[in-house]
Amino acid sequence: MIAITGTPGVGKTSVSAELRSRGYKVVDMNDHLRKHGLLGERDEGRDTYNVDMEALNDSLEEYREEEGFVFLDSHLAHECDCSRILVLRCDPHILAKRLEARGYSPEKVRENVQAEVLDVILCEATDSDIPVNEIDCSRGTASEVADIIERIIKGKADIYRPGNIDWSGEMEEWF
Ligand SMILES: Nc1ncnc2c1ncn2[C@@H]1O[C@H](COP(=O)(O)OP(=O)(O)O)[C@@H](O)[C@H]1O
Repeated sequence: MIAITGTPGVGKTSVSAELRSRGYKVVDMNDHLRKHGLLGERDEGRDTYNVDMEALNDSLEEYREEEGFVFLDSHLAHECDCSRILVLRCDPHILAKRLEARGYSPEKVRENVQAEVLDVILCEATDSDIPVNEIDCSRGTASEVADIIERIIKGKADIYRPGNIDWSGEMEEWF
């Protein structure tokens, strides 16, 4: 299983839809959590739910036995036992516009953009010993991001090693 993770708004859902259209199995984590009765109380800040990770990992066993690649779409995905973690990134200004368009309050936009500037999810993902790749989704289309993901799963992962994306220059604007 391969995790597709990243700050809300970076493009996980869009690239997951593109991967599905190419015939890949992509598990929508919220649907999976609902189906298995694993949705805990809502975490407004991260626009997600608190989840019992042990129970979640057990419930994902069915996908680990599947042939071929199975992707997990969610910013929780990097906390699941995966074989690879793909962290999608987005330029803070572009991310802010996307989250505003989604109707997030200014505080929630700022909170999520700050997490992106601080590499929060990348740091969480690289905490484990699971291979991590980082993809800048700021300007490419979802199809171009899916092309990159296909290159990574076909063995060209080195080009997208973590650490090449740095938004620290935006620190002043968002903190
Ligand atoms: N590669 C992209 N290029 C332009 N806009 C994008 C791209 N990926 C996503 N978007 C737009 O950004 C917003 C957030 O994308 P979404 O896939 O829902 O992000 P996430 O699932 O990470 O929260 C949506 O309005 C979507 O249309």
